[in-house]
Amino acid sequence: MAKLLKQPLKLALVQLSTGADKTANLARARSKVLEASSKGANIVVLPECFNSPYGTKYFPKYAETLLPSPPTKEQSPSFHALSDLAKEAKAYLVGGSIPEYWAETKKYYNTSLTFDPNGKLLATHRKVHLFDIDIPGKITFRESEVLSPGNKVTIVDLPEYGKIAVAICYDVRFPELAMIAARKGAFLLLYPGAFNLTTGALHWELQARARAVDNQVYVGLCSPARDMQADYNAWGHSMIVDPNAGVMAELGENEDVVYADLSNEKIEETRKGIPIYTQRRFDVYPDVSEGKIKFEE
Ligand SMILES: NC(=O)CCC(=O)C(=O)O
Repeated sequence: MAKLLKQPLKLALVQLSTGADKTANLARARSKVLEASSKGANIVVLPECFNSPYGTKYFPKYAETLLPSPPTKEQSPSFHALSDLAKEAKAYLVGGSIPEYWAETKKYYNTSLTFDPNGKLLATHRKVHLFDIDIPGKITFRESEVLSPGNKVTIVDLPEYGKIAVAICYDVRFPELAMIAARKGAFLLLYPGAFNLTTGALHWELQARARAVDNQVYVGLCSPARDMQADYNAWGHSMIVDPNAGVMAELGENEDVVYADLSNEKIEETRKGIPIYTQRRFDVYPDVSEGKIKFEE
């Protein structure tokens, strides 16, 4: 079996406290990412909407312009902060997500940028599945009132390590994205996300472990820290799950960084023990990773 993960690595998820001050959010992100890299993290992840509060009324106010790429510092201070930070940390940086504005079409997106250790942009994922839910008496949320959906599966090739997939929060509920990425060779699925007190309690851990067990890959969910003064109370509990669906490390509600060491041996051992990878019956049902799929290039 070819190695999916070419060499062991340390993954870090930063459960960041975010507030209304974008400059302060960027500065805080910098300090926590550098803390993670100083502890040996090779890939560092920030949460969904790490530079702003999370909520439809905030998206237009905090949105930045990313295209044409690279944007100027005025168009996107967050792009430049992330690029500089990846370089300073000498680590791959999955920059959570930020609200993005397309001037030509007047559309907004929830967008994640991934940078390499030289500060080069490797991939852009626009949230494919918008968070539109209505649980009476608990939570109603409609991202689609403001945001437009992205339309690509995002797989990022990290030359020293192998392929990872990046998607955003509600995307985790759609197993097809994860399955496609895993069957195309990703060893790790990363989801910057901000579940809430209702759906977090119900499904946060379940979704992480489900995507791991379905695909026998590592999964990381990275949340903002919980802030009970904010309009939207994030669940927290950033976690890293192994290919056998075991929770390797999990945070509580406060700002902190969670780490785990990932190895190819764990993937191989899992797949050898329960060999669903060679037992699939594509003569009975179709392979979702084949056919017409739109990928981020
Ligand atoms: N920001 C989001 O997409 C939230 C998703 C969520 O809470 C869920 O239950 O799914």
